[in-house]
Parts: sequence; C-alpha cells; structure tokens
Amino acid sequence: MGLQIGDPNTCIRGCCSSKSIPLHLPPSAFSLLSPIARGAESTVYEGRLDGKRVAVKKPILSTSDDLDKFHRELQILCELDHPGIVKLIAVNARPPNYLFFFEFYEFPNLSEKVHAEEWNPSINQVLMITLELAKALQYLHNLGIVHRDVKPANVLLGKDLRPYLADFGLAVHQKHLKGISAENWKSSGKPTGGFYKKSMVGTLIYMAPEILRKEIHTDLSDVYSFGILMNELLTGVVPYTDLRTEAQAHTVLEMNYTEQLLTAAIVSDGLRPALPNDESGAPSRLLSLIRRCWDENPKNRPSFSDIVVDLESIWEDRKGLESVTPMHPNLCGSVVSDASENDYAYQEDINWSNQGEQFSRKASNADGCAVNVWLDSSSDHLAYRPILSWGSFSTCGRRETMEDSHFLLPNMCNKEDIHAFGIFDGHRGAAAAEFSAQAIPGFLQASCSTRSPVDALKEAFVKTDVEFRKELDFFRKSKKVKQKDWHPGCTSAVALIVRDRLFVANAGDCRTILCRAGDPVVLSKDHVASCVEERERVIRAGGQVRWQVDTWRVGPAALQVTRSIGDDDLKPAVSAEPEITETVLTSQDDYLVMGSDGLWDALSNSEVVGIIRDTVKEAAMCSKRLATEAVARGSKDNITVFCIMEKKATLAAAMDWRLKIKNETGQKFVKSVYAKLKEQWSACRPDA
Ligand SMILES: Nc1ncnc2c1ncn2[C@@H]1O[C@H](COP(=O)(O)OP(=O)(O)OP(=O)(O)O)[C@@H](O)[C@H]1O
Ligand SMILES: [Mn+2]
Ligand SMILES: [Mn+2]
Repeated sequence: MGLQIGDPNTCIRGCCSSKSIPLHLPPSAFSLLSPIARGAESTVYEGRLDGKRVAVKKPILSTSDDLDKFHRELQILCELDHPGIVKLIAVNARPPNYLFFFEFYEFPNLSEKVHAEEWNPSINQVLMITLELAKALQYLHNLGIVHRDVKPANVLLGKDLRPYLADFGLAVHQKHLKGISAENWKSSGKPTGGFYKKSMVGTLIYMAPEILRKEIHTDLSDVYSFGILMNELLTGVVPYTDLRTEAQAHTVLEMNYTEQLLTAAIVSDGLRPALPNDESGAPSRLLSLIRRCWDENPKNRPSFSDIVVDLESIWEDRKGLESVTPMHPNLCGSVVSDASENDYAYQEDINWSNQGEQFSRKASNADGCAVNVWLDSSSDHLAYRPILSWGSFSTCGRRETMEDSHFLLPNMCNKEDIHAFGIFDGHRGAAAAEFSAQAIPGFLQASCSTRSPVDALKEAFVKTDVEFRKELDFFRKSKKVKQKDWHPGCTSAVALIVRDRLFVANAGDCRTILCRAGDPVVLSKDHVASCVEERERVIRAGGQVRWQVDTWRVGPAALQVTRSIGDDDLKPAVSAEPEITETVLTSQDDYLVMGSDGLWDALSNSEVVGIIRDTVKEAAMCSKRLATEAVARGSKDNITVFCIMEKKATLAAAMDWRLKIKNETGQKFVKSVYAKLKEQWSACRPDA
C-alpha cells in the first residue's frame, strides 16, 4: 500500500514539515498494541503501521508547554537522518492523537542490556558501540543540536548490537539555549527521563557539574554524559555504586539526602565514577579519553570530532587483538550477593501505621473526652461559629514512592465545633510520616480534657518524636531493622480548630495559609536551613549547617528542613518542637489551605488563592485542582493538600457561579456541586 505523504505535509500548527516523513495518517493506517515502556514523558507501544511492526511513542500532553515540546521534538526529528540515530518513519501531528512512529528495535536498550541482562561487552564491543554513538553525536552537534539526555537508557540496540541514539525529548538547537537563564531553567526542561521513572538514577548521574549548578547545557555537557556512559559500559557498574544492577542503584540513591550529597560531591569535590581496574585490560588511552570527557572544566573536554578520531585510532591499535576478555572479573559471585543482602533493608517489614496507632491507644484514657476543657474555656456562646466543610487530595506526583501521610479528624471527640487536620511529609522513607499520622490524632484526643490546645499540640509533636525514635531504636536492637544508619523523618503541620479559634502547629516545611477577605495570610513559618533564625537555632543546638550545592543544609545528612519528627541522627538540633500560631476566626475568613512542600514548591500563596478563586468552591475539588496544578507546573515531589472551607464563602461562590454560567452543562454541573455542598453542610451541622 505504502504511506501517502499529504500536501501540505505539515503539523497542525504548520511549524514542522518534512519531505520524506508523513506527518499525518489516516486512523486506519496504524494500530497500537501493548505498551513496551512507560517513561516520564511518554508511553512507548509496539504497534503496526502499514502492516509493519513499529514502536509508537505517545507523549503525555497535559499542558500547552507539553504541546510546544512535542512540536520542538518533531522539528528536530524531521531534520535528522543518520545511521546511528533512531529512524522516524511517520508521525501523527494532529489532535487528538499525537504519535511518533519509529523503526522497531528488538533488543533491550543499552542500560537494560548491561544491567538487567548483565551483559559483559568485550573491549572491542565497547569501542564499536561508543564509536558509532560518537559519530551520531558528532552529526547532531554539527547541526547545532544538543541532546541533553545522553545515557544508556536512551541508546537502543539493533540485531547486530549496533547502537541507535534515541529520545530527543530534551534536544534543542543550541542557538535557542542562549536565552535560557537559571531562572527559567526549571521550566525549560531539565532532563526528566530517568529523573522520575528511576528517581534520580537515570539522569542525575549523567549530568555535568555545570548542569548541576544550573548553568546552560552546551555540546560539551553531552560530552560529559558520554564519558560517564563509556565508563559504565566498560565497568558494567551503575555510576557511583559498586553494584551491578540498576534496581540496587535506585535504592542507594533514592533517599533525598544522598542525592544532595552526591550532587555536592560531583560539583565541589570532583567526584566521578570508579574507572575499571587494571585487570580489566582496558587500554589506557581509552581511560584517559574518559577522564578528559568528564573533566570539570568544559573547555578541557574533547569535541565529538576529537572523540571519533581518538576512538578510531584506539580501535586501529587493537586490530587483531582477541576480544573475549570478560570485562568485570571482580564483580561476579559473592561480592554482588553480599552487597545486596547487607545494604538493602530500608523498607523493613514493620507496619509503622500500626505502631503509631498502638502508641496513640496507650496514650488515651477511656473517658478522656467526656470533659472538654477546650470548649468550656471558650464559654462565650456568642462567639463566631464557623461552619466548615473539608476535603483533601494527595498524590505521589512524579515520584515513584509516596512518603506523605495525613489524618482528618473532624468533629473530634464527638464535638461538632472541634476539628483537627494533619499533614506529614516523610523523608528518608515513609516510616516517620506513617507513624505520626496515627500517633498525633490519638494523642490529641487523649489530652483534650487535661491540657490547653497549645500544650496538647506541643506535647503531641514532641512525644510522638520521642516514641518514634524509641521504636526505631528498639527494632534496630532486635535486628528487625537491619539498616543501622537509617534515620527516617517527617515534617508535620496540624491545624486544630476549636469553635472560632484556630491553632496551627508546624515543624518543618509544610505550610498553612488562611484566606482572609480574599488575601492569603500565612499561619506557619517554613523551618528550613535557608531561614536565618532557624539556621542560628540549629547551630546553637549543636548542629552543623553548611552551604551545599544550592542551599543551606543541616548535618551530614544534608537535610534542608530544620525541624522534624524522627531524623534521630540530627537530634536535638533538628527539633520536633512545633511553632504554634493562634488565630481568632471571623466572618472575613473564607478558607484554610494546608499543603506539603510539593504544593508550595510550584505555587505561591497568592497563586493558590487565585486558583481557588477560579474553582467551584468544593473542598475536595479545590484540593485536587491545586495538586494537579502544582504537578503541571513542575513540582516533582509528593503532594498532599487540604482545603477547609467556611459555608458562607462556598455558598456565596456557588451562587455566583450559578449566575455566571449560562450554558446548560455548566448549570447542571454547578447545580450538582451546590447540592453536594448542601449535603455536606447539613451533615456537619444539622442545625445550621
Ligand atoms: N523504536 C523503539 N523500538 C523499541 N523500543 C523502543 C523504541 N523507542 C523507545 N523504546 C523503548 O521505550 C523506552 C523509552 O523511550 P524514550 O526514551 O524515547 O521515551 P521517554 O518517555 O523520553 O523516556 P524517558 O523517561 O527516558 O525520558 C526506551 O528506553 C526503549 O526501551
Ligand atoms: Mn528516555
Ligand atoms: Mn525523555
């Protein structure tokens, strides 16, 4: 049949065109079969096109930035024609299905080949693969294009083990990079690939020091990544680990502070992966080439033209030499299994939620709630009584694991005017967050008859911290936790509402804001080492604070937060004691937003208020909208959001929407939300 090239053969915007590659296809021309790989930015399927087996890359297009990116990737792919670069066969560059069709490459990608199949290439095979790749990159650079994501996972293999450079999702013309400054670096597409999929492993380890310092990516930054790749192929070792398989590297690097330390070491201390040892038989000229490629100073790195010349001459030297020497004699057998047994026991089988619950049960006395000093003390029955609805949303976001936890405790102790809400953002594992989300509400309920709200909150944080660390220690001694230097922690924010009084207790970098008369009022301080007061407090308490890479960090663990539950290697400097604000609520107050730092990384206080202004004021919907928006704006963390809304505010807004929205579907939608809101209100206070 053959594929028809349309006239005009352009994308829907008209910015991409090609003489040889059809840019739109009739739906009958192709079909998608099963997915082969799910990346951060796309899903790759096996498919059929015009009767031929193909790989179909379907980019995730959720924002208009993503669409721009699609067109940029397409423009570049249309320009390329080289035997060392994956072959684009056709494209569907029109809505609703934006699809790239590539030649299908049977073999696993180079990363899987080395780490999953544990393939030991011979020196000659290493030379062949790196030479072909270098030629492809030389071609690319001659066109003025930088790839920006050179790594083994982006190298596909043909039947004869020929390498094909793939994934132009981050490639750009160098001339366009000139305008990118550190400010918009974030949105200009930092290497994402493995970033999310395999945490930082896929990419951080290939990033040149200048990129880690957030400077502009040049062709010489590709050379750096290529140097790391060459060494990885030679040693069979995932960079910066002494291990062979990627799954293990993932564990080594998955904890935030290790990433930070690694970044610091690469940037400031010139740390690089270990070169192969003497027994490997790697030619010394090859090792010296690798060293030059990953030189700290980009100016000392060779260009790909130099690299091609070098590799060809090393290849010439070796002509006639046998190529059967196994590459990693020292990495077989017991070394591997020992390491994997000893080092990977982070996620122990302990159920930390259960542990927290047990603790909270121990703390509570059965009739504790009968008398309630909190309500009695505010005996002013004329006081303002807000009527609240609440909703939450929490997402793993672009991370692989979820370390946030939370609790919602409305009508606490069966009192309709007392509500408590808490967010816990775990780091170095989820254990502390899971424990605290159970322990703290239990503790609060147990203390409402005996302590003031402020004392109860303070004690809840401090006691939960002590108890958590005790448990961890206990498990460590009983050998249930094998990892001696595992120090999980979490930041936490708890809002306690007692009639018209709002108490916000905060330790760490979760944040709570109140929308008062349309403007955000911040009710908590971010406890991070970049805050001078906190830094000084940590130092006074005997902790160490150092500037590392891009910000101030505490202790050898390089923690950015200065208060937390857990983190027992940093106690007492990283304290669990919360700062507590007390606010008297008035009819001016519309809603409260609480969020883990994943929300606030991407949205400012006033942006949050702005987004809620444009959202139907249903608490769960607003929470979801905020989290989704934060992900779309590049937050790469777990995100938990609570919205706690006052009836009048939501009512007024819903009315407003009903008046504004004229079309039928819109009316229907707002009506259903209105009904839902009414139901919530009557559930939370039948008399109101
Ligand atoms: N033409 C192809 N033939 C066979 N497999 C392919 C092909 N293209 C891609 N793949 C598989 O899909 C994976 C992801 O492809 P690619 O890197 O292009 O997508 P991505 O979404 O940009 O991924 P990443 O998360 O690494 O950025 C590859 O590592 C490879 O395993
Ligand atoms: Mn990729
Ligand atoms: Mn990619």
